[in-house]
Amino acid sequence: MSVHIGAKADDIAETVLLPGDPLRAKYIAETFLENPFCYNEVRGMLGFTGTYKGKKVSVQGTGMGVPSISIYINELMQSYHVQNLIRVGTCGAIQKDVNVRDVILAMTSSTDSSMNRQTFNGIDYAPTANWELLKRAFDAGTEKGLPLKVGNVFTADQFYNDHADHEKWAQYGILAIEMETAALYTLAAKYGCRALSVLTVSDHIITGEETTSDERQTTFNEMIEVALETAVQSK
Ligand SMILES: O=P(O)(O)O[C@H]1O[C@H](CO)[C@@H](O)[C@H]1O
Ligand SMILES: O=c1cc[nH]c(=O)[nH]1
Repeated sequence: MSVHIGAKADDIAETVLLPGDPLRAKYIAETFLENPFCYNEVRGMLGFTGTYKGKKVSVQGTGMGVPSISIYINELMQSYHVQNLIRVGTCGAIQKDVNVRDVILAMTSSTDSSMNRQTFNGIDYAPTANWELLKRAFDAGTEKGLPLKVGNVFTADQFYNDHADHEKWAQYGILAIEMETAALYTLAAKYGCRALSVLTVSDHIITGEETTSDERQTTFNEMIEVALETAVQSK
């Protein structure tokens, strides 16, 4: 057990999917995993373990934002010795050629979070995806015929931010905004494990277009299948 995860040491797999929403964790476990069991209910941040195509896989809700996901990653690494962390999240697009329902593989993440400035004494650090996971996810998505986008996302500290300069971020190649990937990649580097964010575009910040709840379900399924196919091939 750790402070925020009430699981026994062997309850959690070496590969963990990480949705922000704990109810998405429940949905993934009940829809995609065989023989799932719930190992965590602390603070309602549900965690489940089951098998996918015979491989033990866990799925753990992280909550929203850098501080929340950082708690779960630190505890997964310190108390449960996880090897592969695969975020399955949503994001808001800011590029004209990135559309709602697209699936993004985050190669790297820029951020306005102060976490890395504190960690590296004000020096900028480039949080980066694990290449093997990125390659496997790209191959899995391409096989499914998905319109995958691969590139730089932005991990924002604020969901509602009147001062965000989305035009500038788009000019510099940022594909979409979300709230956790920079912390995921930085902490994965610290602990020497592999990490990848697979993101579904749930809305377009510039055009205001949104997915319906039915569309979200379908596109979430595509993202989850990409993540699970990546998980089964992981070491
Ligand atoms: O859908 P999830 O994984 O929660 O991800 C996105 O959605 C939340 C904001 O609504 C933030 O956590 C953001 O990163
Ligand atoms: O963080 C997020 C997630 C989805 N859409 C957004 O605009 N921001």
